[in-house]
Amino acid sequence: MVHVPELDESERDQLLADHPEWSLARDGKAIERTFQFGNFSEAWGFMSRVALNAERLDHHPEWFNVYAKVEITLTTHDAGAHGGLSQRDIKMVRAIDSLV
Ligand SMILES: C[C@H](O)[C@H](O)[C@H]1CNC2=NC(N)=NC(=O)C2=N1
Repeated sequence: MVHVPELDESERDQLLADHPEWSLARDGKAIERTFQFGNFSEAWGFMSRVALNAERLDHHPEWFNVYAKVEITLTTHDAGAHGGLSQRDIKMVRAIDSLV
């Protein structure tokens, strides 16, 4: 397991400024966003596109879906002592936001 550098405070602030729909979770070790679609089919289509990006970037979401709602949490297991935010999360946030 290769250790991944954790974002510093200014990089974290920049990430939130660039993606205001996302908010920090887990004491700043993760970032999350809720997506609301019109129906389950739209939500599942979105999840399929996220899944393809997750494989491409080798960075996978923790997520929760109920009908048209999708909640996504991103963190890097190999960053920090017990997980944290890294450049991998920034790339994935960008990829996800480009889908909606
Ligand atoms: C072995 C594999 O590359 C790693 O376990 C990857 C896979 N997907 C991942 N996804 C996320 N969200 N965080 C990780 O640290 C992570 N690590």
